[in-house]
Amino acid sequence: METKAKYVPGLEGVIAAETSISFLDVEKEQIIIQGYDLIELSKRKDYAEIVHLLLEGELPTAAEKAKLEEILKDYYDVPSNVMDVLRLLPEQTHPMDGMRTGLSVLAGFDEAIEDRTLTANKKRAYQLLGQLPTITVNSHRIINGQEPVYPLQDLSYSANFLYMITGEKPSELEVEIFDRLLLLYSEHEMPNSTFAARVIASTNSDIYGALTGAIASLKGNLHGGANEAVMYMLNEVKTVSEFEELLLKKLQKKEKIMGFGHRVYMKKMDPRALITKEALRQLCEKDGDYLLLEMCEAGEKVMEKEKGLYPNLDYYAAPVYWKLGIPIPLYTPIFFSARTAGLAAHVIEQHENNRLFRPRVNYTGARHV
Ligand SMILES: CC(=O)SCCNC(=O)CCNC(=O)[C@H](O)C(C)(C)COP(=O)(O)OP(=O)(O)OC[C@H]1O[C@@H](n2cnc3c(N)ncnc32)[C@H](O)[C@@H]1OP(=O)(O)O
Ligand SMILES: O=C([O-])CC(=O)C(=O)O
Repeated sequence: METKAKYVPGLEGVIAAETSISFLDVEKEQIIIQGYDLIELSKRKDYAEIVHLLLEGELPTAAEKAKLEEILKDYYDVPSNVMDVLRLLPEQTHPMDGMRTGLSVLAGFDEAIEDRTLTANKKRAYQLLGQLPTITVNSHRIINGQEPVYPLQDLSYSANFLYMITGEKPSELEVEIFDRLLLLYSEHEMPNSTFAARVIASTNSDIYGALTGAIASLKGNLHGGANEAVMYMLNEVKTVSEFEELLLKKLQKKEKIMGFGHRVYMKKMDPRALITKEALRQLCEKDGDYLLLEMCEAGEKVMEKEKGLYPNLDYYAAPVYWKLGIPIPLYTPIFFSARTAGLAAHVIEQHENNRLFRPRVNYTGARHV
């Protein structure tokens, strides 16, 4: 009789890779990105600098940062075929599916697609980062019958992204907050989507396929899809007490409350959520309307008392997006766009030091032979 190896459902705590990209140090409450704490970085650096850190392994000098911003702008153009394909999708298509389709189309335009060298992979990573805001925004617009929008070269990366979403030139505070969200979403060790991307890359498949798989993973509401679900839940009610009642009712029905809990930070608040909560406060101060903050804070108390659970990044990110005037179906696509920096770094690392992922199973079926 064969002895069965220990099976851990959901691979909780299982080490799936060795990486120098990032690590969640739960005890020290630090999200280590290439040696730096993401939360500290969020206070003094911007998204472009984190992109450089993730893909080049170090923070950029001022000149390197300026060059990176130029490179991203040089890659803004998206083949018109991508827009043509998006036009074929039925109107009920979720933008995450539009984006998955759009990104996958790009593979066909890469004339060196079989080149897995570091230089070729990095070039693709920057190209995808340049193109993704346009694909993200238009996956929502085109499917909704609107004309596509294109980037404005005279704005910064984040300002342009937000401008394309809302159609209005954003204020300095709005850009700063949106950029901080991109930074916080940029990388997070080994979530399901990163694992999915690395598994795909480990067959020597290309970055387009790996990232397309990661979009599918990120769409689910146990992962990236939670930010949209949080906003729909907040919009179900109009007052703080109605929100408290809604949460209690859901808990009674054994429903999961979106935006709470985390595989790694189960008994602590996600450190990123503290930053997004602060961003929400800043936006409330600006428009004088504190209702969403008060609702979310009341929800936090209910969940701590009833379940001992704490907010993850998506809980406060959702109302921040709302206050920035971003349509709800774009919340998860924006998460993916931001995460492209981290995902690309992981795909490159996998290609640079690859061994095929191929685990085994404990068979529980019948045996007739
Ligand atoms: C940026 C991100 O992607 S962060 C994740 C975003 N996802 C969400 O917010 C979805 C809601 N949260 C969840 O579903 C979970 O907390 C996850 C998926 C994030 C983590 O899941 P796991 O580590 O597998 O924990 P699991 O689902 O087994 O939960 C453990 C216990 O806590 C409970 N629990 C966990 N999260 C929640 C929640 N949000 N609401 C209510 N109960 C919860 C479970 O019901 C379970 O209770 P039980 O032992 O009595 O059955
Ligand atoms: O780490 C995870 O499992 C999910 C998460 O918070 C992220 O991807 O940012």
